[in-house]
Amino acid sequence: MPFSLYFSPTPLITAPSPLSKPSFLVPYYHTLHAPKSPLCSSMEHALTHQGKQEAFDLRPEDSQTLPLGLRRDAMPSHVAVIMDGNRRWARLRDLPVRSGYEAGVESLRKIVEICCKWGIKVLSVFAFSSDNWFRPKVEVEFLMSLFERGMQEDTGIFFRENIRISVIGDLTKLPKALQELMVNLEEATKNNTLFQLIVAVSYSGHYDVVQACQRLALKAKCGLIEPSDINVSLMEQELETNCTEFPHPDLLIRTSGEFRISNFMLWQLAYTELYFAQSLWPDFGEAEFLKALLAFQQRQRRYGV
Ligand SMILES: CC(C)=CCC/C(C)=C/CC/C(C)=C/COP(=O)(O)OP(=O)(O)O
Repeated sequence: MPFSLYFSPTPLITAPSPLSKPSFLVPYYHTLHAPKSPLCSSMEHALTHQGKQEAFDLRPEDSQTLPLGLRRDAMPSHVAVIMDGNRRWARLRDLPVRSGYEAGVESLRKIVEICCKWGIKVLSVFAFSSDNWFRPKVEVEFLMSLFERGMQEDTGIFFRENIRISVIGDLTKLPKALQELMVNLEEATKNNTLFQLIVAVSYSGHYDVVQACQRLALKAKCGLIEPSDINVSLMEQELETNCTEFPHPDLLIRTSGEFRISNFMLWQLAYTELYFAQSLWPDFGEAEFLKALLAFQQRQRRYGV
């Protein structure tokens, strides 16, 4: 499997916190968010010295060639995905639930590889919702371990393929080691430019809008803005998707035949084209993705005009 790459990030803390909030907000900011952990610069060092293993199969000629019928000039910049149906996939095969999630990770890897080949700039995936905390403890723990493993195993790929990783959501609820791994990975890959993978963990659209409002209220309280200054642009600066140049998904795909958006990126999806696939997420491969993109390219986007 080309993506398999083991990397054990032993944190060697050498740089100051990458927390980039204005200093005037720091006392308040810490009441809203866990402090970001320091950048592990040893990670960057280790990554630049492990270039021998195979990355995924991304050849220069692939990035020039698109499947028949798919137009480069109409490619969505940002695709969002609700990766639904992992447990059903496992149950249908009499497998334990964890096998469904593991198969889901493989599917995600394939889709990331395709995005890089076909020139999609950003992929956002709903990996764990705020409501998923209410799932059985053993399942939640398994998912946390899967995030940890996935991020560690693929760290080298992200570097070699110039992939930026961003994580959005209420990370304060995650195990400390996972928080640190995520923040370090975000920091270490922040200058990568080919493609950005946004992983939504402990995330919901409600959470995102509420945390943005809290930040704006804080700024108003500090006298930095007037309540009447608040507009769409100021809101968007505070949403967690401020981590990307393309905050509004052009296309949302939900797998498994459900027709809901389930509290994912509520603000950001305002003008997004929706596509619902019957396949369960672990079965969603290149052919299905192509179908979704071709359907997207048939749509006329009017933005209410
Ligand atoms: C490293 C990384 C980002 C990993 C992502 C792993 C992954 C595929 C997570 C999906 C989690 C999830 C709660 C999916 C919803 O479908 P469900 O499993 O609840 O399916 P069901 O609708 O059949 O119950």
